[in-house]
Amino acid sequence: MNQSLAFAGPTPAVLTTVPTVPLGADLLGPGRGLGPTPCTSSCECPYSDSTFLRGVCGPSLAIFLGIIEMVLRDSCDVAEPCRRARADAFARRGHQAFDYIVVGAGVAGSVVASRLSEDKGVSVLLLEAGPEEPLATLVPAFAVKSVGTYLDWGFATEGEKRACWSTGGRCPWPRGKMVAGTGGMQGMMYMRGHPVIYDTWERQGNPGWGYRDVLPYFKKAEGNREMHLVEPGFHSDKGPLAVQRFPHRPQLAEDLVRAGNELLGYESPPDLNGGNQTGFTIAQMMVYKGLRGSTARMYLRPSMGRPNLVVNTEALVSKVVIDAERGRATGVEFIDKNGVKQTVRAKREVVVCAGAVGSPQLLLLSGLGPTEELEAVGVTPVADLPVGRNLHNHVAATIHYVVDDLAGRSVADSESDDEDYYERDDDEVGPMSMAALHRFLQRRSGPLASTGLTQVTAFLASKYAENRVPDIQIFFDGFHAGCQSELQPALRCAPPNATHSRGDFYDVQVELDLDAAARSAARSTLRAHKSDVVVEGCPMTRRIAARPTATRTLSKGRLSLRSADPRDPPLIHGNYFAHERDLLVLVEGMKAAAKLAETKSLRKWGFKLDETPAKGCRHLPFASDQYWACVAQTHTGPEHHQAGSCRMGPAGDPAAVVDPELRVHGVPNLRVADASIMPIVPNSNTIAGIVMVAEKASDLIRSAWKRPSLLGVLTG
Ligand SMILES: Cc1cc2nc3c(=O)[nH]c(=O)nc-3n(C[C@H](O)[C@H](O)[C@H](O)COP(=O)(O)OP(=O)(O)OC[C@H]3O[C@@H](n4cnc5c(N)ncnc54)[C@H](O)[C@@H]3O)c2cc1C
Repeated sequence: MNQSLAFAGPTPAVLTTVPTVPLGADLLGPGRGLGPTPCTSSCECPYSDSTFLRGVCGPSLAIFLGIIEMVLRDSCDVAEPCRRARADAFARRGHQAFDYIVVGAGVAGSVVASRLSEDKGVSVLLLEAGPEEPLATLVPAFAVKSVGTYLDWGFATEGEKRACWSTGGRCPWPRGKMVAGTGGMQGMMYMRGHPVIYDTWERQGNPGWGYRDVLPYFKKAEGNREMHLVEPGFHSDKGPLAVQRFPHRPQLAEDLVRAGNELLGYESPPDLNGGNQTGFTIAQMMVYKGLRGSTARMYLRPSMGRPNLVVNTEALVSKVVIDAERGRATGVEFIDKNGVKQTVRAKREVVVCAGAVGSPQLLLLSGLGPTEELEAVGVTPVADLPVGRNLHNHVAATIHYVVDDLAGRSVADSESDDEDYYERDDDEVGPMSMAALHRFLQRRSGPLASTGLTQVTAFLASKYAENRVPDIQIFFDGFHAGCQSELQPALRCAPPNATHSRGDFYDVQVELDLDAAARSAARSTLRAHKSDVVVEGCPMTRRIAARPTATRTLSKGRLSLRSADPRDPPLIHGNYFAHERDLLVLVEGMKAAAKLAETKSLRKWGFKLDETPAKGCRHLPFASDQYWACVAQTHTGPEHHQAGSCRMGPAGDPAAVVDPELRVHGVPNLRVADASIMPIVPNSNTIAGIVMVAEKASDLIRSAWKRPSLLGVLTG
């Protein structure tokens, strides 16, 4: 026990235990457990994590973040090493043909591979370009910390004329390259979007995709742990995808929801995944036992013991092999982790789940796409299809506020009325502190078990919204585990003579048994991150943000090949604000978010718009429509809800790539199942909808192979 950071028993006010931990690559020895769950025999499996966290905040936090990675790696219940995929799984298996090959172990692919392998009589190969889901991605507070690391494909749009001016017309599009996919680097919010979206899919020639048809698939996936909070009839507690609120939130989160209710005249927030999608709420998240509940963790890993499922990582699929004469896919080619090209045969189907960027890129590399475009880069065309053409996304902009940190907290604490909630913020504990780590390890709670204000969201209908269907979603940022402090002494406060840290955290909490030099280095690096430092005599202000987002965008982008090399990123044109209405809606969203500063509920926080003019827009009157439009176009939030690039539609629809059973038109045993098939992106976060697509796709595939009349067609 004294060799580990296993904190059993009551939490001391501060960590005074002095665990003996040598600093180095192996901070903890193998098999040492954490928290209440003892190590199981799963720790016997060799496992090496893909680390990234220690590098994301620079040297000042490297030791703290490195400790977290090391501690997690040796926590068996977090790591689950015996249920993890390997890069050599395919070679070890030694056979070259599978009934199904699924490309991409992201949000959708993890679901599809898991569901298809439920049938013991079929074999399934899942190929993923990235490594296994790294452990630090499971900690909610580090939800998006892998963005910009080697776990991110690092795509960017180019040639934006009306957006991302501050970055030269290039908008970053982070996408996850790991098991879990972008699902391993996202904010975990569970939102489905308005029923009207799915009814529109159906009206556009896709029978079986109306809301009444897809609701059973949302429910099949959902394992809601808080059924008492949601509207009857819309939810289920039986599915694999755990859905619940984080076990921790900052007090300001509740006040933001109150402020929203005040603006809208609501008594309490509705279930935004139920009948009324308008309002502010603390969202339910995809989280399980305090850790990210990615589809890789909730679907794939529980299936890893199946002998008929092989998951091969670090395998970049370079082509779907199509027998043009027989008009069917016969397998795929992939480049393994050693750079060796391999071919594997699909006896039944290839299912492409490589995401809104990866799926169209792979289809294009396989000769499926606009003929002229393919010929221009030297790819032999197989079928002329509008691949990459309906690419679209939400678009956002950020507005900042300042709040009086301590004043708001003390009032909010005495007024909190949500009995339901497990644990409210404790103003002594910042997320980047040993106290927070301690609480997380011991109880899977505290600020590391949440994303701060990011768990608050709102849906609003602007004056442009058709039938009052919300066209704006607002996200919030603040109280999160940032690399830099959000706190600063209030303006006009006299320069301080003295500082101390609240609870003297950094002095007493780095009590690891390091040698003197290492301890001193650890202390000074932790102290350098001053998120909890109070400046004597100065009120502290905190900068937080809202990100209003236009969600029913009309602008369409385009994706094409840069070259025939599968390692080259594709050419992406987001084409933001090509349709003027998207900008008008976004400006309405920014104005609505600005109104929060006028509410009674936030007055106690001294909640004010930060009136520092945005760079590039200083020439415009602050808070005018022109000013907000300038902010949106200069500092565009390109959002992460890409969809539509392999659009679903009936035969004869010139915009369609796949049919309503998700088969590529003209290639019946090749399907696409992910965000790219969506004719219109949901007006919300996308994962719930993508999981629904993956669940339905799995059912479509399984039932197709049960229909004897189709077997002949599909097997050729
Ligand atoms: C910062 C951020 C925050 C977000 N927050 C939320 C949120 O809170 N809630 C929400 O619902 N959504 C959120 N999203 C959006 C959501 O994560 C994506 O919409 C979703 O993950 C897309 O799922 P997918 O299955 O279509 O693709 P992905 O999850 O991206 O999966 C595609 C997989 O295919 C692999 N792949 C691609 N090409 C190949 C190839 N050629 N060979 C082998 N493998 C390949 C990729 O490596 C990846 O693993 C967020 C996204 C980001 C970036």
